[in-house]
Amino acid sequence: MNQNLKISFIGGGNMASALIGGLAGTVTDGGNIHVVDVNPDALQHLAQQFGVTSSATIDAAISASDVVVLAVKPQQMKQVVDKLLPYIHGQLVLSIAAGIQAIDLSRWLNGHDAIVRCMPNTPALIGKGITGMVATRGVSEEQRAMADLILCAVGSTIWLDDEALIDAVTAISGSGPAYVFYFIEAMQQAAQELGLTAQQGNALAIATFVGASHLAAESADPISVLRERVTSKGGTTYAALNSLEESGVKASIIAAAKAAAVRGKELGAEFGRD
Ligand SMILES: NC(=O)C1=CN([C@@H]2O[C@H](COP(=O)(O)OP(=O)(O)OC[C@H]3O[C@@H](n4cnc5c(N)ncnc54)[C@H](O)[C@@H]3O)[C@@H](O)[C@H]2O)C=CC1
Ligand SMILES: O=C(O)[C@@H]1CCC=N1
Repeated sequence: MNQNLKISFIGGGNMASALIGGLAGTVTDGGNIHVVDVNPDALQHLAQQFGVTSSATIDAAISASDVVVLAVKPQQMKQVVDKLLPYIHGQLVLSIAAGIQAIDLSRWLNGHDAIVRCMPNTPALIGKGITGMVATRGVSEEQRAMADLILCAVGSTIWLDDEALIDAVTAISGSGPAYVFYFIEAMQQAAQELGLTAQQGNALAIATFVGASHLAAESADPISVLRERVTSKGGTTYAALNSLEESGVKASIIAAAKAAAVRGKELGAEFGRD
């Protein structure tokens, strides 16, 4: 644990809470984490659970931080960063917001160029997140290592060279947990329509996802080979996969991910201007 690493969060909602849960007491002491949020309930919860300090408005605690994490919605980013400006000198600014580009954050911060953009995901809550990250030119090696340390506290990281690919990461792993939950919900509904109880359907659907995901992660074989091993010719899986193909499910999933990437770009254009 780096006893001295001081981290501020602007926004203490879902993702910030997940990150703070991984950081407090492991990467740094909870007392070294400061959270700014307009919602007093969010602050109270974080203070009680992790011992963070907090304030309802951006204040001098930000100046004393090594890292400032921007964890508000893209829609709020401009007004938040405007208020942040007087408190930013050399700190690393780490944004987790979808869409908002580093060039816009830098412009709002008078040319500040120590910015890391990242896209985490909600499995971070249980230490199993994955985060895509990209650094601007002004990020020092030490700051890059700090950013990696912060996101590694809640899972694994992938560094990108091209910021434009953050929209692709958002489409696959940032939004991805929702696609998985959607599929699990469909499996639960199918289980009930086939006569199983809700509890039985829940257990079967989730264990199947967990088991298949672990198998996919641990196997040296391509995913297509794992799929083929389940699929006996003329058998039950064959019937199911034929139905999925006929309904265009794979094409729909690809289209859905592309829609998320497009929305990321739109958010950047809509809320990143001036
Ligand atoms: N939820 C997710 O799965 C992921 C979210 N993100 C990004 O993380 C960011 C935050 O998302 P969530 O945590 O899901 O949202 P959230 O709504 O749970 O948290 C946002 C927090 O910001 C606070 N806030 C609003 N205006 C503020 C202001 N002016 N000053 C200080 N605090 C303010 C709100 O009270 C709220 O607690 C977004 O930009 C999103 O794109 C990134 C990856 C995954
Ligand atoms: O839906 C969103 O905009 C955010 C970004 C990735 C996951 N949630």
